[in-house]
Amino acid sequence: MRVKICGITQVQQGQAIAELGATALGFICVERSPRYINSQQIQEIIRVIPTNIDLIGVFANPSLTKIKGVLQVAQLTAIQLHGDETPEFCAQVKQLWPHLEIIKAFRIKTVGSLENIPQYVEAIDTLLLDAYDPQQLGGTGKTLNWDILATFKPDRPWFLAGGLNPNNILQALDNLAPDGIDLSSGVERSPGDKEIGKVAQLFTKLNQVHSKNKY
Ligand SMILES: O=C(O)c1ccccc1NCC(=O)[C@H](O)[C@H](O)COP(=O)(O)O
Repeated sequence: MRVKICGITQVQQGQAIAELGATALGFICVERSPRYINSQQIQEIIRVIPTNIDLIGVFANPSLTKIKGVLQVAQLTAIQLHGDETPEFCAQVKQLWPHLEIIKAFRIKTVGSLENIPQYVEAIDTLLLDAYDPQQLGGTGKTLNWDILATFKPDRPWFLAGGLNPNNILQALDNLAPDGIDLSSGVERSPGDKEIGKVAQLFTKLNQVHSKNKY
């Protein structure tokens, strides 16, 4: 299972989190987020990360020029679109950067929030399901209603996000079988400052599932 730790802002924390077992690191390219870092800062972190780790730039309603500017400096392997991007916009991004993984995030409020997803699957590689918040786009620490996802079987691999932490991760994986999990505020001291002890606790929990052959 893929494990993405999002909102990395510091070189040493990125390195430590990759060593603990994260398969993907996320970098917030959304300027109004407290976890925002610029493309030079992202590249400083990427420089010391092993090449088998996925490096995901998180954008919300970006222009193509904005994405291009970041990609010119930071060697990302994936683009996460976390705003209200249309399927057509996602397809444009995929066409321009076919070698990158395109992840489309959906903020799930009700079962109706899942209805739009089929329109996107042709244009993207991976889905990410996050909690809805009226004020913030992501990194909210809110858990989405997992019952809504009980019968969710999309045509693309998917990440479960939203309020996951070392205390609730096993319950989440008992209820659902995502292809990956994504955590941010559940493993940090304050926005953008990851708590390595909490990340270690997360992997201890995940290894318990692994030893029962469930992950
Ligand atoms: O994390 C942010 O600050 C953020 C800001 C704007 C758009 C997206 C953002 N985060 C996206 C993520 O992928 C987070 O990991 C995801 O929302 C889960 O966060 P959390 O509930 O804190 O685990």
